Amino acid sequence: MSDHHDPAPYDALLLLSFGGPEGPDDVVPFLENVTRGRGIPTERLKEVGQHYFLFGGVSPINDQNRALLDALRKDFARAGLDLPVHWGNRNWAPYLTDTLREMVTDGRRHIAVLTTSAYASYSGCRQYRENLADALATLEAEGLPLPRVDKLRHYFNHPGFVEPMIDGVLASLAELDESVRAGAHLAFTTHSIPDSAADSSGPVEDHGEGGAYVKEHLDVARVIVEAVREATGIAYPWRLVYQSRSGAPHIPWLEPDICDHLEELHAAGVPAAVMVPIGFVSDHMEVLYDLDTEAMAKAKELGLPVRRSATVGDDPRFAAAIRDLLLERAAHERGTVVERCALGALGPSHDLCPIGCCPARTERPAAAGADSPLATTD
Ligand SMILES: CC1=C(CCC(=O)O)c2cc3nc(cc4[nH]c(cc5[nH]c(cc1n2)c(C)c5CCC(=O)O)c(CCC(=O)O)c4C)C(CCC(=O)O)=C3C
Ligand SMILES: [Fe+2]
Repeated sequence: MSDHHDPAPYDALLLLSFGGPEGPDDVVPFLENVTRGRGIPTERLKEVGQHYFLFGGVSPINDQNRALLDALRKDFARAGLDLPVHWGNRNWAPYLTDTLREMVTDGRRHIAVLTTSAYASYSGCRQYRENLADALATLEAEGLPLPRVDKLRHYFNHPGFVEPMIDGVLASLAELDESVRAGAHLAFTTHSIPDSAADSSGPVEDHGEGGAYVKEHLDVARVIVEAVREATGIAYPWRLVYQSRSGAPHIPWLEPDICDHLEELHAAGVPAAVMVPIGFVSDHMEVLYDLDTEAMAKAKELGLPVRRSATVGDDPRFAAAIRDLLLERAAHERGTVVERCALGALGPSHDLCPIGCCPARTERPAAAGADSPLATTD
């Protein structure tokens, strides 16, 4: 980790997230926000609405972000880093535009942005950059001064993100009955996305064969498998599988689905499995419903012992990793050569998304990338 403690040129950190409903009345308007112009079938929307109603219409994601904000502020205070931390969302209050307006009115002019999405993909990266561009355009129309916004690099392979997940896998394995533990499989899961979105994820040179999205997940899975082997002496068999498929059925999305995978494991005589949701930063609805409810029901029906390992959430190591990413980028912006922490084979991700990275279906302005003029002006 970098031992610099100077956040300059940054004068604030913005935690940028997805947002979620906070009660039954919020569910439909939230889903309308999420799916505006995205072509999701009505049937799928009704089904996803039911997932939220099953939990009182409350998404866990907002409280998880509040907990992460708390962890960040504590971590910054402990490290002697005096930098305000703000929070804004794409799809629900506090909305990104409102937060950014507040920050600018408070005099913030050089903002580091951390998204709650660890990997490259349109949904996890460029769409947030488009949201930033939209918010900046609104502020500009209101006659407010425009801050510079820099998005911190993807952190899927940062030790502060991966190490808590390794502990989580070891804890889940320990919970399995000894009679099945050594024969268990690890099922690494992430959000399915359309094959076309996967293939075009990340910089152009990574396009094809699942793109950076799949490569990055495979790299994290390999790091975890190796760490678990070192800790237990067992090289657990594993596979990267998917969940939370949306969209029209005739459009190919990444497969296999976790539930089909559990069926296959069971049919092959595998005695147990641990689901490892490496694609998710906290236990949001996809984890609570698609894994803990739906996949667990499938496991029960099969009689297959299955555990779901913990996401990173507000682990202090994750908060420290975010501080590290911020100080690393700050030093780089000041022209200092810095060490960039990364586990696995891929190395640290880029600071600035190159042109053509995770393209949208319909091109729109995006901030904080090589294709954004605002990324390079003060
Ligand atoms: C890659 C990825 C992440 C991971 C990266 C990240 O973490 O950001 C993510 C996160 C999230 N997705 C979320 C919720 C939803 N995503 C939807 C729809 C979609 N997601 C997609 C992809 C992703 N999504 C895609 C390709 C679609 C199809 C429509 C489109 O192309 O845009 C829909 C519409 C209904 C449905 O079809 O499921 C909902 C309600 C929530 C909040 C959960 C909570 O409330 O706790 C979170 C964190
Ligand atoms: Fe999603």
